[in-house]
Amino acid sequence: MTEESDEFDVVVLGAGAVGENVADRASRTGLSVAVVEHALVGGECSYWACMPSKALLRPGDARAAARAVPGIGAVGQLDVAAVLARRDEVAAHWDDAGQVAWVEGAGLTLLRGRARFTGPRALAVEAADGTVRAVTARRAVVVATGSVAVVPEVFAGVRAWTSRESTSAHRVPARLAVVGGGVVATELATAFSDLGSEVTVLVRGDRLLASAEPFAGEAVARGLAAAGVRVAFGASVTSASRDDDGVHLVVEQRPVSGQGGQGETGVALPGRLTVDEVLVATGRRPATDDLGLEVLGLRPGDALEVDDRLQVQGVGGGWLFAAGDVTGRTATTHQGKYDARVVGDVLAARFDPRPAAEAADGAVPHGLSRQGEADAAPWSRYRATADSSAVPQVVFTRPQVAWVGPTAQGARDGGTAVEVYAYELGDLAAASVTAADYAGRAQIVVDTSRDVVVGATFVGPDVADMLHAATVAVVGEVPLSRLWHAVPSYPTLSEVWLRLLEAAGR
Ligand SMILES: Cc1cc2nc3c(=O)[nH]c(=O)nc-3n(C[C@H](O)[C@H](O)[C@H](O)COP(=O)(O)OP(=O)(O)OC[C@H]3O[C@@H](n4cnc5c(N)ncnc54)[C@H](O)[C@@H]3O)c2cc1C
Ligand SMILES: NC(=O)c1ccc[n+]([C@@H]2O[C@H](COP(=O)([O-])OP(=O)(O)OC[C@H]3O[C@@H](n4cnc5c(N)ncnc54)[C@H](O)[C@@H]3O)[C@@H](O)[C@H]2O)c1
Repeated sequence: MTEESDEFDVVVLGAGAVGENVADRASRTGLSVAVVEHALVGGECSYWACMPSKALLRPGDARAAARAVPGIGAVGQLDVAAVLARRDEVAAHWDDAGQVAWVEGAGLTLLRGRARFTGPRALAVEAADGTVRAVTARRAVVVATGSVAVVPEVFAGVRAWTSRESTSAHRVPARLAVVGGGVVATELATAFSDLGSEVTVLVRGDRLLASAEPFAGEAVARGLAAAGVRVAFGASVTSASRDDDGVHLVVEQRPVSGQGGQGETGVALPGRLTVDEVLVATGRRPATDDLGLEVLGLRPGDALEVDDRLQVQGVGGGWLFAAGDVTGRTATTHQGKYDARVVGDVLAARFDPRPAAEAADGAVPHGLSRQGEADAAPWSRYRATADSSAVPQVVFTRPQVAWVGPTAQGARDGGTAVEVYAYELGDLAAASVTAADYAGRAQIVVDTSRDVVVGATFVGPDVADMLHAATVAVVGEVPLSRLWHAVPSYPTLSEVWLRLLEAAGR
């Protein structure tokens, strides 16, 4: 039963990192903005994804770094209880009071409840107590409802862990199976191995991190093997059951062509495996099942396909937008927030509620301009141009993997003629002072017709922070002849840029 009704200029569905950013940006010219959230304000990243997973990984990283430097005395075991307690703090004890205060401080209206479309620009928001509130958006609705873990049918009856249960776990299973070979699988296998679990990773394919350069997955496979993690390639779970002894998995393993280090590091499994928990890390799907999308002529469960303004395709009237994981276009917080800034600026400029004279160029907050939005071209603040050419990703495994832009093969498949230049990070002066046996690799993919870097990959300890220089080079389309004048400091790992440019003939 509808008890209340409300109208706002803009309504944002989902108060994850992306929804929060959309709402904040959209409100900058004075539009009234409501954010609807049925769980915790802050979303997946704050409580069950980026933040707690990185809190679980950091102690092992620090320990490995200390162990790699001669002269530091014995480095002990992790204090598991303390690590979990620190993780709890990083996840704000799953209490969103701090983020609610931010939302309110930003002048946004928070509506607690689950939102569903009842028509164009019309929503029903159902609160936990069953109260339903009709909410209308005068100008636009932005869907930022994120994604949920995919759990294959075979695991339906065993109370399998997803990333949520593992990042919020309060005990460490003695034996853990991890299904999948992507980012979640490799990061959480690393974390639970650090915490003392005996970890077996079951990879259906023949490589880890299939969307990265092959040498990255090979290095991570070697790192996991060195940490005592068993990685089984070509391994599929055909049945799963749980009893008092744990979870019993029947695993079929086909021979896979040995891919360099991965072929050497992979293990053969007996057909059965018993573990205390199984973590299913087999990807995510957009959270659109229960949004009432059918009333808009869209199919529930599908990703919301958007253009570079983040406007949803297939719905007329120019009022429906989407950003973040729900679009299937981005799968990281940083790229989702980039899209959030774009759509927020589009809405703030396009629907600027102030009189036209006041809203003329130069007289508007933050340089937003109605005309600027109308005339926007690629690379303007109103177009998410980087999504198709310069998406950065860091995987916090040991070694870390960081890349931006396409792989060499991806660039070639896209029709770009490229040359590839690589350098072993261990040969840098900085490597010898960083650790006794520092090992890693950097590679750039150069578009030979334009003489610019279109992709870069870094693998090694602490390479995460090296990525942004590459992202700047890719986005800026800086010619190698000009990059040559960007002098990296000595002795830092960034000196790899000098070596890569030398390899490219400078
Ligand atoms: C284990 C793990 C680790 C990760 N680590 C990283 C990392 O280190 N760095 C990184 O950049 N990315 C990381 N990611 C990816 C990152 O978490 C996501 O890209 C990001 O959370 C997406 O943000 P979002 O706002 O689109 O969605 P979400 O964070 O999922 O937010 C969506 C919100 O919408 C709400 N909602 C859904 N439906 C409704 C409805 N009908 N009504 C009201 N509210 C609704 C949900 O409750 C949720 O709060 C990780 C992901 C996982 C799984
Ligand atoms: N550091 C980060 O930025 C970070 C960390 C974690 C997650 N994420 C994001 O979250 C997203 C989801 O991560 P993910 O690892 O769940 O997905 P993913 O798509 O990266 O990997 C899924 C893995 O599961 C395998 N798989 C798929 N279906 C399977 C099945 N039925 N049986 C066995 N294996 C199967 C795939 O082959 C792949 O190896 C990623 O796209 C990533 O961008 C980011």
